[in-house]
Amino acid sequence: AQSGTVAADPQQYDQAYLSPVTIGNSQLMLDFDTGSADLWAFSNETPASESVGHAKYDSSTGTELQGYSWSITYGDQSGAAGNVYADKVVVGGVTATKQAVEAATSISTSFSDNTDSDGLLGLAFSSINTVTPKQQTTFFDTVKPTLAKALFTCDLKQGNAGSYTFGYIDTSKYTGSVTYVPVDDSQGFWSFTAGGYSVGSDNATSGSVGVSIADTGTSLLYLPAAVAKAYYAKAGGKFDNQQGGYTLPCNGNAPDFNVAIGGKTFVVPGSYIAYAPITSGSQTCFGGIQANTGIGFNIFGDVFLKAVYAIFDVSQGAPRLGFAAQ
Ligand SMILES: O[C@H]1CN[C@@H](c2nc(-c3ccc(C(F)(F)F)cc3)no2)C1
Repeated sequence: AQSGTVAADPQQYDQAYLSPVTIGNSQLMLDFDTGSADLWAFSNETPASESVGHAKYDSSTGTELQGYSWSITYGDQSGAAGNVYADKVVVGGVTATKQAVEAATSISTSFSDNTDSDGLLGLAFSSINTVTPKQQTTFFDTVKPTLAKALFTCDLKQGNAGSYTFGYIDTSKYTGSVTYVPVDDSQGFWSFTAGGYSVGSDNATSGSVGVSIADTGTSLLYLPAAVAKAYYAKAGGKFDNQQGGYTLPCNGNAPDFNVAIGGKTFVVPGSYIAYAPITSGSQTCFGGIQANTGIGFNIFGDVFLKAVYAIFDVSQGAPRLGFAAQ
């Protein structure tokens, strides 16, 4: 049975995390994204003008799936589209001999400009893979039957290399016990329900955060508008229309954000919520917590995930998420 581990290297401000992946004879840095289900890459089929500074998948090692195509748009309206090949994909020593690899023939400027990332490796449920006419499986679903345990884990860090594992849990990566919660995969996401919250040293957890997805491909923590408002009232932040979100002082006094999941309280340090200066050198920071307005559910992105050890587990039949303090 297979198992393995791969580094997750942060971009500036932990905006995204990138991991080395071998596809055919090409090595690329991909953004592992538990909020989508396509494995796509810059390729020899991507216009040269759109792929400056990127490693590219050389599709000559693959077997083209004739007549297949894909097209994806992300939450921030970035996106890509192209053709499909079956090829060997290796992640941290775990091998998928025939993985659907989606070669980009067109890519939005925000991906072209982000030269740290050579594409995405989707880890959501394969039910939302965009390949047509025959939907394809994610890397995890492809290798799942061969894994020692049908699970993968995510250990992101603030400003330091973290890791993903496939097929095993690294018990040295967390403290205390793991709290498991059920996952509703009906929309293709790792969706769970979060409970009460509190700000700073208040222990009076109040309200209920509600339906949330665990999304490694989103940088920030998107919460109900009332929760975001309550946080920034305590943090001395304000909603800044020009910035398009809440901002707060970078001064290191931001309170922690505490949230109950499965009856256990997890703490997001205030230092993670003073996310990044709005412009270089500014004393005002863009907030790591923002309102989920227009999304319809909460997104527990990297600001939350780097505070915990997360286990994406389908080994029990029904999918579940495990969280532990780190
Ligand atoms: O769709 C949801 C699934 N997870 C979220 C996600 N968003 C991206 C993304 C990565 C990189 C870029 C860019 F390089 F800056 F363009 C843009 C979006 N990857 O996963 C949103």
